[in-house]
Amino acid sequence: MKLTIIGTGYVGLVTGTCFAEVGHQVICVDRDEDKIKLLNSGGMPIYEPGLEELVKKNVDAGRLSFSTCTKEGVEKSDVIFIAVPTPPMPDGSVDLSFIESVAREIAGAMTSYKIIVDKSTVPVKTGDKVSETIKRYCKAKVEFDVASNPEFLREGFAVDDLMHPDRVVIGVKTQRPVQALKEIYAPFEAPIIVTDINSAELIKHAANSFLALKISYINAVSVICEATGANVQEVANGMGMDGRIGRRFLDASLGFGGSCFPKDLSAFIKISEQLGYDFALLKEVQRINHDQMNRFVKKILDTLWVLKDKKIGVLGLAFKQNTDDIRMSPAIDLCLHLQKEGAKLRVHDPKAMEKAKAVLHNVTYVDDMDEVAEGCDALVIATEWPEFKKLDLERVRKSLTHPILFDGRNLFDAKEMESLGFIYKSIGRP
Ligand SMILES: NC(=O)c1ccc[n+]([C@@H]2O[C@H](COP(=O)([O-])OP(=O)(O)OC[C@H]3O[C@@H](n4cnc5c(N)ncnc54)[C@H](O)[C@@H]3O)[C@@H](O)[C@H]2O)c1
Ligand SMILES: O=c1ccn([C@@H]2O[C@H](COP(=O)(O)OP(=O)(O)O[C@H]3O[C@H](CO)[C@@H](O)[C@H](O)[C@H]3O)[C@@H](O)[C@H]2O)c(=O)[nH]1
Repeated sequence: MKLTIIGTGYVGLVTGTCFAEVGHQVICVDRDEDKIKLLNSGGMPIYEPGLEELVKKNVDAGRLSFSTCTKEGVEKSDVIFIAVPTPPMPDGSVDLSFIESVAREIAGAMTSYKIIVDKSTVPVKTGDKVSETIKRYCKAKVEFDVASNPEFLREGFAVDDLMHPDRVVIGVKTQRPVQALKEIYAPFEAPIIVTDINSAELIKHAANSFLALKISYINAVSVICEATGANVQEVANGMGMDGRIGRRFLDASLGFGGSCFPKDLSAFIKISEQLGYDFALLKEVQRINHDQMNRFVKKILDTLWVLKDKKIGVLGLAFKQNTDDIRMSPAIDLCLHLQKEGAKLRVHDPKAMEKAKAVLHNVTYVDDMDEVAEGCDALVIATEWPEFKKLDLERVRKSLTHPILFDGRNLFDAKEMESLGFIYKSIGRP
């Protein structure tokens, strides 16, 4: 089918590429001219494993192209996906101005029947607003359908998640667009559930909030583990073997971050409030997450006492493994806390250093992870990059002025670290 994606970011670019990979004809539109120029010249605006090869393959095959022109995208395709940002406002509600302006642009360009599909994460009832907007601004008065198709990809695993989704959710008002949407997704061989639009929009916020809740739950359990000498990983393993609970998203950490969980939690709390429900459970999820970071900083302060003029090495700047994304990164947040206490930082991330340079100043960026600890009073692990497990620990211990390692991601085995001569402090483990 002929498909257009408006918004060529993490979601739009990966979705468009995977649609092309299964045989659809795809145009990815973005208003950022530099981004489209870069993509048209074979460059990559983001790091996502496997994406670069897939983009090249589909561009070469003539199935994937890039444009800055929404009108062209609307004219040439039957189905238009919206994948623009839905950032948080200062009060936690969602800024829907990007969605509204794309809806107007689409309406202005429509001359025949189109299906407009919202893939951005939006508050419940946004589909109704998109419909009203298109109706109001469409001069040609052609027929159209609006659908909701939330995206569940994880950054760092986006290609794999898109090619092999757990489920595809399609929210519709009438049956008319269902066949076409099912056809688009048929090659992915995933279960498809068709709901009304409000339910589809709610599935996304409810799912993300539940995953964040799972992390805050295990982080709260980690506090009890620390108070009793129990091991949070063993507790998570024992809990996770119950099929009703599951082991995933039970890794205690210095807290969750990223461009989705924090904003989607705030949005869901805000929408609930507007609908007359105080979602206190989710407020607690936020509070636990905030406290988890403070507790980790306190752990560092309790050990090193005064941080002023102390040198600390930090491994990891991205908000999680396998990505260069630093939006709402707990690792960056940690660095800012440590800087505020007067620490001098040496930092490294396998992919996120370029993006970090825009927000994290007065630190030494180190290219080799094994050199970060050089002359430092302590080393901190802030992101769960698997490569950090391959650190040259002997060299790290010798290059630290004191062999202290704070592991905010429980990457190492405590007993092993102690036998290697480290003073090792992690999350929720003796
Ligand atoms: N990043 C994720 O892992 C993820 C996963 C699932 C859902 N989502 C949701 O998907 C949406 C997009 O997120 P993202 O991370 O891809 O954002 P992003 O910032 O990476 O990309 C959005 C793109 O939209 C472009 N854009 C904005 N207004 C435009 C317009 N009027 N016309 C054309 N292009 C326009 C921007 O230039 C940008 O390139 C958000 O609602 C987000 O919550 C994100
Ligand atoms: O057990 C865990 C799992 C994750 N995290 C942290 O939680 C955050 C989010 O991780 P993850 O969910 O893997 O990354 P995202 O790419 O933000 O993906 C989430 O947000 C997307 C945007 O809505 C959704 O599409 C995905 O389904 C949802 O997992 C990161 O800081 C992780 O380090 C933990 O601390 N412990």
